Amino acid sequence: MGLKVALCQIDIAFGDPKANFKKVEAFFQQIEKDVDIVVLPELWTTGYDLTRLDEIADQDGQASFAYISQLAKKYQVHVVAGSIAKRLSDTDVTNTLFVVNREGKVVKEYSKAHLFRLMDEEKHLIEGNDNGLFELENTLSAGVICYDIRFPEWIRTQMLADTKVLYVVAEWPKPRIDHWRALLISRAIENQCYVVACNRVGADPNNEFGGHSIIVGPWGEIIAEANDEETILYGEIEPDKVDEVRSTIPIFTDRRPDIYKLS
Ligand SMILES: O=C(O)CCC(=O)C(=O)O
Repeated sequence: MGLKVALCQIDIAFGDPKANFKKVEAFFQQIEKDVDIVVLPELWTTGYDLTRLDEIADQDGQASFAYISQLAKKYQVHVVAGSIAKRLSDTDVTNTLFVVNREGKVVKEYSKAHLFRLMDEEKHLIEGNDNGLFELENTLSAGVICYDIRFPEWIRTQMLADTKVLYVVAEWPKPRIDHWRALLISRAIENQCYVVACNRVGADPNNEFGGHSIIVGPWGEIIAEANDEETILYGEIEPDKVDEVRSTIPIFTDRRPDIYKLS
């Protein structure tokens, strides 16, 4: 059975959660009726306004979780709800992806494991230490955030569990959009999995973001790709195809982890 995904490639108002909540609801209203899973980009409530996290980070994710939960129920979709700045304590904030099912229940949280120094993340955020595995519609999936895709060992670790889909949420800058595409296609080919990757568009005071949200199949084929404007990108994923590709070229059987170390 196929799953229809809808990626909301939005512009994000800098440091303005209220405006961004409104924008996301407007996108939900336009989503085609037969969609199973909606995907949002990284830090979609605040953007990269990291110096104002004291004011705008979401305490325990409460406001964002409640908001997406009611949208998931209203529109009867699962939501890979991008990531938010989640306040854990006076000092600690994480960049946290969360997943909400059709019943409105938060079924997964994953905090970005690799913080991106080029955008000062390590000065304002703390990193997560847990994997991004979750199950939706009987399909084992993993969620990671932006810079995480430059760490193939982190993705492979999660794919070893017979994981079929990799969701990536991002605010990936335009000047390196060729890296974004190449890394995502590589992660799909080397792990023989679907890659469903949602980026933002527009600009903030420091960066221009490149869009090109993309859905890649387990053979490395591009199923759908956006340009650099706001849009909803649709595509169909067929988890059974992953098994077909994995049995044609059985890389998970042929791996030699016993020699993957320098003595
Ligand atoms: O790795 C890159 O070039 C971009 C990463 C990034 O923008 C992020 O993690 O927010």
